[in-house]
Amino acid sequence: MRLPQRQLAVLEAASATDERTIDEMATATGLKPETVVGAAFDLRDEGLLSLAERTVDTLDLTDEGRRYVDGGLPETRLYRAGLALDADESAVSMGEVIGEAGLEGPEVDIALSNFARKGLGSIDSGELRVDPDVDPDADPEAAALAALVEGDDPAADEAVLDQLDSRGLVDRAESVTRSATLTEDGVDALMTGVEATETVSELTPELLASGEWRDVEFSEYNVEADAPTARGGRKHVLRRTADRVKDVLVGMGFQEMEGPHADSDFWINDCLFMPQDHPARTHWDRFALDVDPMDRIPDELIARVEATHRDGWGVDGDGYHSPWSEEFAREVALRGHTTSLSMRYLSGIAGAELEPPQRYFSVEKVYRNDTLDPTHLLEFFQIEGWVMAEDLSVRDLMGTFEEFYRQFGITDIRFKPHYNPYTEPSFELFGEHPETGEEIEIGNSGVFREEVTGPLGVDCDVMAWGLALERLAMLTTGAEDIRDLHGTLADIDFLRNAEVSY
Ligand SMILES: N[C@@H](Cc1ccccc1)C(=O)O
Repeated sequence: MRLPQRQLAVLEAASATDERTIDEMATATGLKPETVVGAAFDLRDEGLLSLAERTVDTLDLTDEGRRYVDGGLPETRLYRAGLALDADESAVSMGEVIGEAGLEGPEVDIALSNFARKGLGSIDSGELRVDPDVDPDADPEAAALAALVEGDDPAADEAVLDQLDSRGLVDRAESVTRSATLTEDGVDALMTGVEATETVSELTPELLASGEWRDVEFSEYNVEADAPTARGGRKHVLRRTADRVKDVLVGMGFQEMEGPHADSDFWINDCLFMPQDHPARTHWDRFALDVDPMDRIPDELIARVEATHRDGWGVDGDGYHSPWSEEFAREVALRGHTTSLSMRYLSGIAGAELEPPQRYFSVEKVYRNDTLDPTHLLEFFQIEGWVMAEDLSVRDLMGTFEEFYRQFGITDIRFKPHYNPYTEPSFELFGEHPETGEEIEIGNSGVFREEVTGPLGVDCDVMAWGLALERLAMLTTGAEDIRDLHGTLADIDFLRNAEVSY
């Protein structure tokens, strides 16, 4: 019998009585493990070897995990600092607790989100309270980390290990070990004597010129051989979703809007008939900027918006009858929605043509002082849009959404009546999460009131919306936590592997 050199070497390294692993045979033959695997597969196909496969889980602490074994988990440090400041008795300012805990940089986010996830207390309006009934020494994640550092079995639930893995505190890997034993045919072959054939893995000009190619044996491609995973760069899931959104909207006849992230309250709120004492306009919710007030706002527009806030628009209108401050309107903050762009475009100052019909959109970042949780980020992307035309109805709005979401394979959106100071009627949109089955809010919409369009000089209907890009991505990728998508806690494995399903 003749076998290629490397197969013969592997055959000779195998035993009929002991299982030999690929690594053992690689050491014995001096071949690379991947070469041994390839040869072993071929020998198995010839019936000379039998191969057994075993999958083993390995679990290693990452540097971050190791740090927490010594210093404590950030959320536990936050909890203990809270206790030290009597936050079990009454709420304490978050800044103070963070300072007491000595948390810095990304650890602050990590502490806050895990504090909330584990129910160690509550965070509301910038203040923190700790739950006195929690036992900070009984944390299963901390216990598993401590066991691992000692080299012990963490003896933890699968859910705890998954959590440590998604926090990047452990490296979890599955490795496959293959081992071989000689079959009876293999033993027979060795006893009767096997000769080596020369195999050639590359067809060279010399082989061709000499005609030797006729006599040599070519090694085969082994598509099952283990190979390292090659990771090239790839576009972020969210960017791919945003690009797709733009394509879809452009396909539906929309043009793109652009404008400032930091804008005056005038464009962000006043144009939208949002009363100046609306809760969303307090310092809790907005990120105010300490910069000069915005001066380039048309005077006539300011006058019309002010009059509308005071007395309403049109003969039957009614305003808020409360003081309106031009100074406040000119203050600059990070926009909490991109409806500020819609206001700029509808007013005509952005240079857009105002004759109906018009369709505009943007996919841009907005900023809100929300509490981080699985469906909320402090910075996220809104898909803003509006259509200006004569005689629009709610049916047009619903039809637009149905068509838009259908492009992403989402055909079961639901509508619920809602209230916005600037639209009437208004409704929110919901979609069903493909993994959890939960209904999640994916957008807010309505037809702008005359109090909004009137002062801007628009005298036909305008229907408009703000949809959440991250929530759309949650529906299309199945991500269950918005923080896996972007931000300091993003899940790198998810970002590497997520497919955008359309
Ligand atoms: N600005 C709203 C979305 C919206 C835009 C335009 C009209 C109606 C609703 C939000 O952020 O939730």
